[in-house]
Order: sequence, then structure tokens, then C-alpha cells
Amino acid sequence: MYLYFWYYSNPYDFIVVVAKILTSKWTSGKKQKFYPFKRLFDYGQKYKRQLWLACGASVLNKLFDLAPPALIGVAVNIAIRQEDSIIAQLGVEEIVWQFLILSLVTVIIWVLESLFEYSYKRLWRSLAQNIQHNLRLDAYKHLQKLELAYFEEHSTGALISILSDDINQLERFLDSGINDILQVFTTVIIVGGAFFIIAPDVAWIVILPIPFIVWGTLTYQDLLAPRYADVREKVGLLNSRLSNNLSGITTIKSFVAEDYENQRLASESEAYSRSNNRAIKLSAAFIPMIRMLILVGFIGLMIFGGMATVTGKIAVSAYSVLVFLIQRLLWPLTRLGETFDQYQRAMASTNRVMDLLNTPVANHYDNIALDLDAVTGELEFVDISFSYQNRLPIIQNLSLYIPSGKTIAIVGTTGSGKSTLVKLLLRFYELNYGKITLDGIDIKNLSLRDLRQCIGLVSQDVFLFHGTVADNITYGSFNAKKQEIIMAAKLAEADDFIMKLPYGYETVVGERGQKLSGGQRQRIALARTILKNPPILVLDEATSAVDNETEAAIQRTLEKITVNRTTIVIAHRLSTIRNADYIYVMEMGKLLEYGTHERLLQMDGIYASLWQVQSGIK
Ligand SMILES: Nc1ncnc2c1ncn2[C@@H]1O[C@H](COP(=O)(O)OP(=O)(O)OP(=O)(O)O)[C@@H](O)[C@H]1O
Repeated sequence: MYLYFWYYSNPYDFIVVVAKILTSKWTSGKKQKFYPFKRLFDYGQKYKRQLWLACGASVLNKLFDLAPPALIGVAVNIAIRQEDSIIAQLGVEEIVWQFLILSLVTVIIWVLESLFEYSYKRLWRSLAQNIQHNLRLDAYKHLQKLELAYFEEHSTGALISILSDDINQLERFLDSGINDILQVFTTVIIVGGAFFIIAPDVAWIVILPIPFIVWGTLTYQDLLAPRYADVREKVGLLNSRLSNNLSGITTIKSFVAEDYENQRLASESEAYSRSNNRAIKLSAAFIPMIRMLILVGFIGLMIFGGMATVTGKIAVSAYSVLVFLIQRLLWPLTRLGETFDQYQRAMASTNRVMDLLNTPVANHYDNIALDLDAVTGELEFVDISFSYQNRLPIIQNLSLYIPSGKTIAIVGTTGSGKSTLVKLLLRFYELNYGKITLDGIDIKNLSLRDLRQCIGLVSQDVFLFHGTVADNITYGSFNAKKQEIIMAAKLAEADDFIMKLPYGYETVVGERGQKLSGGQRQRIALARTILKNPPILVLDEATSAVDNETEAAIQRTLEKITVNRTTIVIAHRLSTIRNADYIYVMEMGKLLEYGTHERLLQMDGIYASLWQVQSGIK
């Protein structure tokens, strides 16, 4: 270890080496105690310089902070030894001058201490801010790259608690935790060293409790770690419940389920409290226990040091310094408990954030860029098969051709896999077999970004963001001009109602657009797609949840915008798709019939029978 210290003159490298030794030691063991710290360390490589400076400022501040007891010792020394004092030996015999010099040194030390205190606080806090900011952004960016399947497995609340609570926890530790640890170590080295120099005979009694304090702290860490991991997990569950309930508030109210939800929330919240109490029970006992160990050192110094002073082995001035110093040495160790407490919480959080960052992103070999203006929109599904994770096959050996500029419709029973086809086209999921081509190119090889730019999806579940009407229409076409927004809204027959809103296009629509009606939301979504102007349009039950008037308006719009644009319409109401160029009938992941409306009626199969039911013939 000493060799490492001499070899790595840069303290940062030294810390890295120590961290690596510790992590290699512990990661090979079962407990992997320092593994999360290593993960954080690896992540923090880019803040090397700032970390180095902050460590330096912390250590220097502590050095100057430890000086006052020594200054008191010198003052006592001057008072007792006068012309033979330490300062007198430097050539200043006048006592007044000795005190003046001592005062000057005191002023310099205090000023430097303050300066370094300011520096380390600024440096650690800004480091904490930088890391929390970048970590949050990195985690969020990574999250956006993950497949939809990941979001189906993880609740929104749990993900929010990682992006918010866990990162804040880490910020709190970085704010002061590392500084505390560094300063405690500096104190032990400097003050412990001073004890051995000033009074080697009694130094052992003061140093004796330290290994026990450190051992106790590390043992505590082991006991606390699983309890804090449990606390973090319970926070995640509580947050999931809260976010789920807040988004489902209308359902809760309409089913008069407030009491039921109060109980469910209470049980999650109680689980969190219980988990926290288990951790608190253990952590609260730490300082009182350590205090007893400190007491041993303190009493030992009082007795042995006092006796050594009486017998003349130690000078009175040295004894007074030691009595001050022991407080400076042992009391900060009590903070170790609090710091390790914070450390444990922060490491539980680090693990969760790093796990998120380490979630593998699906490998896309999507290197072919598309010239969006040149895309014709010819689509072909070639013998595709697909199943969701751990589910039976949803699509089986399905083939489908859509000539460019044509409108096709897909109809079929619920759950037959219609929406799944759209998700596969947008590559939200990857195919098990077969391929889908756009303008003859396998979409697997296309740039994902370009592919999705080519497709305008309007579905039954419209999602509007909290913001203005204009913000929502321009979503995805962020540079659109005012005139273009209005044109799109007019084409979607949305302009009339927008102009009647209190602030027109600047009206805030509320979270998920809840201040608008379903039909209004749908028309804004349509305007958003019109503005995007994609070569392929996909309408997944776009009119199924709207009133007749809105449906008629949307139909009028579609007649205009689908001309010469490849369009896929998924619908249950057959009247809305009867004019499609081709209609495909889907059952249990397979296409069973296809043709024009008239041809399908002549075939007298599933479509004909559905038509008869819907038009009231049957
Ligand atoms: N994310 C998912 N994970 C697992 N299974 C899913 C998922 N999404 C859909 N499914 C299943 O896939 C099947 C097809 O669903 P899909 O949404 O494609 O049907 P659909 O024909 O569009 O139905 P509808 O007309 O009711 O909208 C259903 O059995 C459904 O339960």
C-alpha cells in the first residue's frame, strides 16, 4: 500500500488504486461491499480534476482546522517558559513579540482554513450538482433507448423514483459524505501522529479505540446495507402506487374506490415506514455505542496523561494540547456512522441507477439512411411471425403487400394482432421471422429514426403533453411556422374549436390533454400528423372513440390527406373503411381474406358476415 502511495503521486490515481484493491477484494467475496462505489467511481472519471481539487481543499482545510490546539500549546509554552519558549528558540526573545508573532500565525491559519472551507464546500457541491445533473440525463437518455418491453416490465413510479429519489440521495452523499470521510482520515493521521510525537508513552491509549470504532462502523455497514436496499425498494413501490393512482383518478372516483385506494396506499406507505424503522433502529444505536469507545480513550488520557504530567514525563503545555486534541481526534469518528449511513443509502441508490444505465439496448444494425422526400411508401410484410416475450405466437407466417400511395384496411376480431402489426412496422418490437420492407429495403437495416419519421401514427389513445395546443401540434415538427400550424389544424378541422378556446393556440391543454374532449384531442393528434407530413399514414382505430360529428370530420380530413399517400387503416366500424383499395381480414394472427369491399361481400365469408351484422341485415 505504501509503495502504491509513493508510486502514484497524483492523489486521484492513488484513490483509484485503493478503490480497485478494495473492490477486487470485495467483489470477489459475497458481499461486494464496495462494488457500487466502484461503479460510481468509474462513472465519475470525467470529473477527475474537480474531484482532485475538492479532495485537496478538504485535506488542507482539515490541516488548518487542527492547528488551533497546537497554537494554544505554544501560547501556554510562552507563558510558562517565557525566554526559553519555542518561539524564543527561533530568536525572538521579547515576550510581547512572541505573542504578536503567534497571533499573526493564528490569523494566517484561520484565514487559510476559511478559504479552504469555502473552496471544498463549493467544489464538492458543484461536483454533486454536475454528477446528479449528468447522471439523471444519462439515465433518462438511456431509458429512452430501451425497448417497449422494458417499460412493460417496470412500473412508471419505480422508474421515476430511480430518476428522482435515487439520484437525489447520491447528490446528498456527494455534497458532504466524501469530504467527511477524507477529513476524518486526515484527522486520524495528523492527530494520531502528533500524539506519538508529543507523548509516545500515552499515545497508545488514545489510538486504542480507533480500530474498534472502524471495525464497528464496517460491521454496521454490513448490517445496514440490506435494510437500506429494502427501503429503496419500498420507495419504488410506493411511488408506483402513487403515480398509478394519480393517473387513474377518474376511474377511482367513478368507482367510488377512494377508501379502497386509501387503504392500498396506507399499506404501501406503512411498508415503507416499517422498512425505514428497521434501518433507523439499527443506525440510531451506532453513535451511543461509539461514544462508549471514545470514553475509554478519554478516561485513559486523563489518567495516564495526568500521571505522566505529574511525574514530569510530559510538559504541562503538551498535556493541555493532548486534552484538546483527543476531542478533535475521537469525536469526528462519531460522524463516521452518519457518513456511512449516508454512504449506504447512496450506494443502494447508485446500484439502482447503474443497473438502469447498464440495461442493454437492443442492437440495431440500422445504417441505411432514407431520403424522406424520395420515399414512395411501398410496404411489404414477407412471411412474418412474432410473439411477445414469454407468450404464444401472435402473428404467424403473415404476408401483406401495400403498393405505394394506396389505402389498405385491416379488420378483424379483437386481439387478432392488428395493432401488433403496426408496432412491428414501427419497430417497437423485433420480428421473430420474416421481414418487412419499405421501398424494397428491409426495415431492420433502415435508420430507426428515418423509419419512424416516415410513418405518421394516429391511434385511439391520443397522448397530448402538458403544454399549449400549438406545442402539441408542433410536437415532432419543432420548427414549424405559425402559418403551417394553422393550416394543419384547419385540415384536421380543429381550427374552429381551437379559436374558441380561451387563449386559442396558446391554451394550455393540461396533463395528457385532459382539459379537452376526446374528439378535440383526436383532431389535435391528426393535425400533429398532418404537420409531420409522413409518406406513410397509420390510423389505428383513430375514430373508434369519437362522436359521429368528429368521425365525419376526421373522414373528410382523411379523404384529403390520404390521396397518393400509403395508408393503413385499422378499424372495427366497417363503414369507415369500405372505400379502401384493399381490405384484409385478420383472425388469430393470420390473414384469412382480402380484396375490395365489393369483392369481399361476394366471397360471402367472414367480412360479409361482419358487414351484415354491422349494417343490421343480420
Ligand atoms: N405488450 C404486450 N405484451 C404481451 N402481449 C401483448 C402485448 N400487446 C398485445 N398483446 C397480446 O397480443 C394479442 C394481439 O393484440 P393486438 O393489440 O395486436 O390486437 P388487436 O387486433 O389490435 O386488438 P383490438 O382490435 O382489440 O385493438 C392480444 O392477445 C394481446 O393480449
